[in-house]
Amino acid sequence: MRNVDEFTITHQPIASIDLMEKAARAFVKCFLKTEFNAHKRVAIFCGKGNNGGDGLAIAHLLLHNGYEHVKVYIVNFSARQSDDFAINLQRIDESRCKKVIINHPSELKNVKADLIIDAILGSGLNKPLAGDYAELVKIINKLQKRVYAVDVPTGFFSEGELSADYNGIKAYKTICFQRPKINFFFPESAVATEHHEVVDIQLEEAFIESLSTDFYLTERTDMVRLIKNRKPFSHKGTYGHALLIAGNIDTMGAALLSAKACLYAGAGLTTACIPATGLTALNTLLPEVMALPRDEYTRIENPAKYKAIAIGPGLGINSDNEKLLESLILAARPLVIDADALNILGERPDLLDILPAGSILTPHVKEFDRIFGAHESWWARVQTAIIWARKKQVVIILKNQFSFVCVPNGKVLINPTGNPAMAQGGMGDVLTGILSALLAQGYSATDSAKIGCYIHGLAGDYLASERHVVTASEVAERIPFEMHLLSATN
Ligand SMILES: NC(=O)C1=CN([C@@H]2O[C@H](COP(=O)(O)OP(=O)(O)OC[C@H]3O[C@@H](n4cnc5c(N)ncnc54)[C@H](O)[C@@H]3O)[C@@H](O)[C@H]2O)[C@@H](O)CC1
Ligand SMILES: Nc1ncnc2c1ncn2[C@@H]1O[C@H](COP(=O)(O)OP(=O)(O)O)[C@@H](O)[C@H]1O
Repeated sequence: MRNVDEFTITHQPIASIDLMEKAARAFVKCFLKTEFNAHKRVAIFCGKGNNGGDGLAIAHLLLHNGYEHVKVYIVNFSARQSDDFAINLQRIDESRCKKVIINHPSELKNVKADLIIDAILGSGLNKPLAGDYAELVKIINKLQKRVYAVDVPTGFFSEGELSADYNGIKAYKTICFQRPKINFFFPESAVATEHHEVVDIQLEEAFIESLSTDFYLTERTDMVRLIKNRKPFSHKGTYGHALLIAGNIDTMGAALLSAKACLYAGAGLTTACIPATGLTALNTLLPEVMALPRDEYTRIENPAKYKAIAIGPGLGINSDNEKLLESLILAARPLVIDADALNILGERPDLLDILPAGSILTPHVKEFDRIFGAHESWWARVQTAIIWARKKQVVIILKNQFSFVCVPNGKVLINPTGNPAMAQGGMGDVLTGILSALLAQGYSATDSAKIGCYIHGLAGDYLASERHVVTASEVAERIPFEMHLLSATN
């Protein structure tokens, strides 16, 4: 981002101090959407770099917007200060804003504030917090006030491995500039910020896009570009035949959910390979789906007749299922591998080694660690997934609130849709069904994963806008509506 700042300042007719002002305006606009009670007392902690400079500009703007009690605390732990911080400090000195200088954490007493704005250190953080900074942050956290962080919570690294013992600011919300920080998408960030919102400060977009990165945020515009309309004169054969090998006596629901999602996401034909005990349920609930009773099979006859094959949801782990998975892998057919099929892979590294290229693996964190070994952090997991996706030319979807889609060319596509109302059993089975339907319709493994994760989360977001929890069945049923809305615009 610093390079982008410099580029913007050099190539746009804008001085760095004006860019800071823009950032402060964008912050305040976002802040005022939820904090509109101007009687609240606001304490703004400012370091002496540009993050602190933003804090000072924000103080100015809040006073201008009618906030009556704004006090800035200048964190004076370093002799160095940025030029723009100095300019904004002078403006504060010439204004009616109250100012306190803190030379040592022990000087911070009697903070009377309803809200805190953290502008101590931002993206310039270059080492973990220690000494006076760590002490001050501890005191601020103990105040237990609602904290809004400017760009990044003080002490939080925007990129790279996050330490398990975070000692930075614990923010309620971070309002960050132009792009989210990659680490906001990892569960470990929850301790640093409950929410984050990105505000546009009109940095050079073309330049940002030209910077090389391995991380890409999937966007709605990608969906509009990728999702194809149903063609005139098309028929069930046009949209492919998907086979789902799933379900067991006690987990037949997983097979039904996958099959339902496959149907609703548009496969031309769907066959569920399930134990015979599930046939009545399947025929009753999903009469459109064909059945292949699994009891007598340890291999699939003619796998080439299916355009997509998924294996795993509610499958159960036994030697027959292991043989079935092995035979499909040996047949070198790209597969969607989920749940118990992933657990079998965890026991059979020899099969992992010969995974068919073009397959999609959909592990949640525990399945991932069973296959690839225990990891200390999500950052480390993503690094492992990048290596394996490239090595085996497969797609690995590391599932979570923000799923990381690691694709064969080494890139990581971060999925922004989805929400905690979706945290309920069966949700992954639905994703597997969607992925199978997309592969059956001819989308590549990468596009299927990208589209599948996005519409799965989008359906969940639509449903969660009016309720506390959403069920996997409802997500499946919502999929065709989301696909219609996205494809109608292309
Ligand atoms: N495009 C952008 O991202 C923009 C960024 N701006 C602001 O500029 C900030 C970055 O400013 P700076 O680069 O001045 O950096 P910071 O203000 O984050 O940090 C300044 C100083 O802190 C020191 N420091 C780093 N880690 C430390 C530690 N653990 N203990 C003690 N000192 C430490 C650094 O050596 C540096 O001198 C952003 O976070 C944002 O708030 C905005 O003003 C304008 C646009
Ligand atoms: N908090 C959340 N926010 C967004 N998506 C979620 C959340 N919790 C779960 N999901 C999604 O639900 C799915 C859960 O998958 P998984 O754990 O395999 O479920 P199951 O095995 O019960 O079917 C994943 O796609 C995941 O991204």
